[in-house]
Amino acid sequence: TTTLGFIFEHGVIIAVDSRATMGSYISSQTVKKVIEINPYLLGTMAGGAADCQFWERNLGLQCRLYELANGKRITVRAASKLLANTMFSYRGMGPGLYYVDSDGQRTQGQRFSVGSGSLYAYGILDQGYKWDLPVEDAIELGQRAIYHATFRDAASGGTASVYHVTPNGWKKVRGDDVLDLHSKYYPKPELHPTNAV
Ligand SMILES: C#CCCCC(=O)N[C@@H](Cc1ccccc1)C(=O)N[C@@H](CC(C)C)B(O)O
Repeated sequence: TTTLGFIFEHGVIIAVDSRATMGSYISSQTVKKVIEINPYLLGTMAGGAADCQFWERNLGLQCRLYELANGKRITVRAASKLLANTMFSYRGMGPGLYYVDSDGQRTQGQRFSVGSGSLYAYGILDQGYKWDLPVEDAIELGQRAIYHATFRDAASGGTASVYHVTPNGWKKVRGDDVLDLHSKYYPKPELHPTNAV
């Protein structure tokens, strides 16, 4: 898996691939690794498929209960704390932009990438990131980072999906098969001078 998120002047970009593997077997190319918790909250998934899906759906339930109990939407910070508390309670067993790990460690940050392909995604993300990127360029950066990770990491692939989150909520802005992106992003083999005609 390769997932990423970064915060910039015009909001937050979230991008993921859609491949599930069992060893070298590709068990799915159509996994939704972004969970749409509510119109303003997204979570991404990497690691055990069942655990990710179960605990992020559980988080969605907790967020809905918060809204019913308090009559207002939960903040990203508070939602991340709910997930961190859940993870922490199992510690030692698995815009705000927060990274929550399976020990209940919670980190607020500007850019994260998680999953087996994250090292490749960081290469593109760190090289291309600027706080004041125009929205189109930021979307392109998210898509390109996922594409390159799916090219190098056998456990990432399928569809590269990109979401843009603003104070008015999230919007899915890209969903392309990474094979189509290959012809867009993979450097064209330069004609070697000796065989250029
Ligand atoms: C479909 C199906 C079966 C999925 C099995 C399954 O959880 N695969 C895992 C890899 C893994 C993890 C721990 C134990 C074994 C196998 C997987 O593909 N994780 C991807 C994200 C999830 C949300 C799809 B990614 O992190 O690579």
